[in-house]
Amino acid sequence: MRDRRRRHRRARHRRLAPRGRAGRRRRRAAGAEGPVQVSETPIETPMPGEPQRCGLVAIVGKPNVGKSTLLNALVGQKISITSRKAQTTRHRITGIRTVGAVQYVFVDTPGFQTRHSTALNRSLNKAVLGAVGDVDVVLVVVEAGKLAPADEKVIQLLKPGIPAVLVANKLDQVNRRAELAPWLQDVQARHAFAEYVPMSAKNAKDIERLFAIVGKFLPEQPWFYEEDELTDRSEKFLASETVREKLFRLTGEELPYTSTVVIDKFDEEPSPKHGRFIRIAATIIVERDGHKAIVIGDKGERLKRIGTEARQELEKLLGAKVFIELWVKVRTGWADDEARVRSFGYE
Ligand SMILES: Nc1nc2c(ncn2[C@@H]2O[C@H](COP(=O)(O)OP(=O)(O)OP(=O)(O)O)[C@@H](O)[C@H]2O)c(=O)[nH]1
Repeated sequence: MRDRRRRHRRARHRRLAPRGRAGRRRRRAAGAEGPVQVSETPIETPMPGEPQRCGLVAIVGKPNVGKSTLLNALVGQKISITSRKAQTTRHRITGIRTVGAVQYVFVDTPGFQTRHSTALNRSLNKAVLGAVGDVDVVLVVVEAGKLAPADEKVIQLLKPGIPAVLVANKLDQVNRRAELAPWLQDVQARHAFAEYVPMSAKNAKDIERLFAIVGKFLPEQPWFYEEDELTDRSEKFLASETVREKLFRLTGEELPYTSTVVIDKFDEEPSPKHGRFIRIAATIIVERDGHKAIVIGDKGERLKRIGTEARQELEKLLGAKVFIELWVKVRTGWADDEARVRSFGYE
């Protein structure tokens, strides 16, 4: 036990500049941002003598099938933003969960784009391709009872030799359960997945079952992360994701997905009163003047609400007093401009 703790302490020191194969895989999968521990979740202790297992799990699927909802349920904490609007996930995000002796390192991916070839969409697709080629198991998320051409395109990306599990999500929305069996048989006839799991990302029992299924595919090796770490994304990244989620939630269908958030300032200041005090300045980038008006809302009401909701959520997430200043800027055609896409943080 003491040995394991010592190893973990060493791992903690390595976290900022991990070396070796594990570190390389981790960096490739996660992007090069600083680590963060965002909250405490109850962790099951491993059985004595049980060897540690650990591996990367990619979550892929066309937009809006519930990938981010699934990741958040698996990690037990909101790491990836979710909304009713398709294409809200722009980055590969790792969520980490240690259950018993098994550590799952989840890689979330953007919805694979098949329709438009903008610089933004090319960057999103590159992230998907990178994710499926370098993991221990891939979860392919589709909506239960549906296998659209866009789903087939995602399935075509799978690499031979890497096991893939079909997650038929949103089972709760299937009215006629009897029709699901023939659908599953049809899918089985067409695609050789290692497992077929009809489930709902919103059902805790299904999530538990998925852990057991996925765990079988992870190799015996020491954990990559501390047992209570949930993500290795930086707090700055979580701040931009939180503002972006509030932006999409509060603007609904009015705002196109080519709107983004750039964090201009993320400063932690000493505060005897609050412990941690974080000052954030963020810019919401939109394509047109009309979109800017939508974001700002009547007398600035909407922008104020986006800021308030983001602040409240970040205060809980970061365990700090947070002050947020929001700006809105128009940058026409940014999603078509490779340099701009890169400057806003996409690879
Ligand atoms: N009824 C039901 N709704 C779900 C389930 N899983 C996800 N959803 C909903 O489906 C919508 C899309 O979920 P997301 O998790 O944002 O989907 P995504 O695949 O990450 O979407 P992109 O970011 O566009 O790729 C949200 O409104 C979720 O609440 C489920 O099991 N049942």
